[in-house]
Amino acid sequence: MPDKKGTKQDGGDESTQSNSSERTYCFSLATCLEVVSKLTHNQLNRELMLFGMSQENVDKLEKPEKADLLRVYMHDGTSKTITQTTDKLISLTQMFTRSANDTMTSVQKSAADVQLLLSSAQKLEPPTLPPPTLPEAAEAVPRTEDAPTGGTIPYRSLETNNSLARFDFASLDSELTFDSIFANRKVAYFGDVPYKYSGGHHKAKQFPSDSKLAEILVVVEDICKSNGLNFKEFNSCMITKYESPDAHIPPHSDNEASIAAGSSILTVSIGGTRDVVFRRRPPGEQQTQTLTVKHGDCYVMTRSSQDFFDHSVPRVEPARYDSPRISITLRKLEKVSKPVTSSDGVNTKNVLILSDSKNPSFDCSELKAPIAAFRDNMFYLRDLDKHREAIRHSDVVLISAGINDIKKNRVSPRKLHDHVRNFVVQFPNTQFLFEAVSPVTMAADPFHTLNSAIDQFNELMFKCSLHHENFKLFDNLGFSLAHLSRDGLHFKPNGQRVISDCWKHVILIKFGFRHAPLPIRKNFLTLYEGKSLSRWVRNRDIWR
Ligand SMILES: O=C(O)CCC(=O)C(=O)O
Ligand SMILES: [Fe+2]
Repeated sequence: MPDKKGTKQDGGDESTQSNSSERTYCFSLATCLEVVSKLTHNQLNRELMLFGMSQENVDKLEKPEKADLLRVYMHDGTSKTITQTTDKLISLTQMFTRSANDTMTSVQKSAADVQLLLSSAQKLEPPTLPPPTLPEAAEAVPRTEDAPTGGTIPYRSLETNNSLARFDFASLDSELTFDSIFANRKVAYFGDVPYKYSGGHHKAKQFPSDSKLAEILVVVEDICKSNGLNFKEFNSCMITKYESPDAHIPPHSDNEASIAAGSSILTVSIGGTRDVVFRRRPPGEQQTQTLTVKHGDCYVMTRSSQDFFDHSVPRVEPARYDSPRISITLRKLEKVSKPVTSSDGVNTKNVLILSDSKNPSFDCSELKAPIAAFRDNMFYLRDLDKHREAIRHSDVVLISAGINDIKKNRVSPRKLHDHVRNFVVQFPNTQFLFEAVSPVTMAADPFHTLNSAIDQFNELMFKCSLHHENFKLFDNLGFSLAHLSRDGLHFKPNGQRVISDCWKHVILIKFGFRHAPLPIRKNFLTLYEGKSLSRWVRNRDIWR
């Protein structure tokens, strides 16, 4: 029978263990209840007293009542046992839940630690490589006899055995369609991947298989073999046509991130003779080297040499010019077209300078990474359309033109303004820096007709700068210095230098490398005296 402590073990019949004070009955409850009904009066009394009833009270009860009471006690004892067991189970469950929760928390913490480790591993700088040194370039491009002292030559002329001589400019030219992207040269592009560079962008385009171009490349493949070059690596072909003495490509480096590291850049020359000028960066006159390329010549540069040298095909004096030339340049481009970046991986800011003949010698390479500047001729503002593609791919477009539209074409200031504003609206992501048209001297404009049109135009452009965040007007202060000009319209070389410096200055301001207001003459501000100007000046940052 269960005792007061409710200890209970199922066991065999009648095997009763008894002690004086504490007895443990190894029977099930059902057996116990059955036994109770068979107990004698005295046995019931004893049992009841064991459950704490006094002799006196036990005596008062009849036998059936005693048996019932005993049953109640026994039930009570059993439920107590059940409650205790349940409590124990609950507390065990709670304990397990707690420890499961603890385990879960520590698992989560470990997972977070692993995440942290992974992400910090990703953020870890790659091991710093020693900066590239010129001897590295020397290794890629072997020295030649005529290398200047202490320098290397960034190109190699290939032995062609005259194998390209049988091709001619005219038949190649006649089968090509050029995208007129640049005013100073014409360009066509074929390749598996698009090619983007400072100032230009070409979509991938299938190479014409049955063509003169394809025939030329069959010969170039042989030339590559005999010169130890891997022709198969080339997957892009850029064709450039220089059809006048004025046609040229300004100094630049083929250093776009999309050109595969360690690859070669091969150029074939068909047609007229031209000079290719290589220059050590930073530019220094004594370090330029000229390669004269004739019909059928081939030269190769390495991608790595582009970090140390730039190259250009300058204009030629008409007297030295023989005939038009086409160059075919083969490159290995990465399949994934990356944004244009400078060699140190910083995203390049592309600047396009569109200017009339004021400053043909502007040296774009004086603007250093992350700025990549490119200048193109734009004699008339009406020709903005021709530069649409280049504008689209530029972060900043500096425009220095307008005088020829006003002076030569007599375009009305309003019309000209509307034309420029159209572009500003069409390319909201491009920042335009517009150089105010400079007034000409009294000698050049005795009746003040030209200057009054110029004033009207500048005034409209200034208003435009107040309305369009991506358009800013600046004044090239060099224009007001009469001694820098030949005739009140054209500049002497030192005048061109002053103008170039101002262009650089405003570009550096634009990218936040110089902290200064954009130069602008006072009378623009006085045009808007009073409330309206102060409101504009307050609400809009007209200076930057
Ligand atoms: O015409 C050439 O020889 C040079 C062309 C070039 O430099 C270029 O396309 O990047
Ligand atoms: Fe180039």
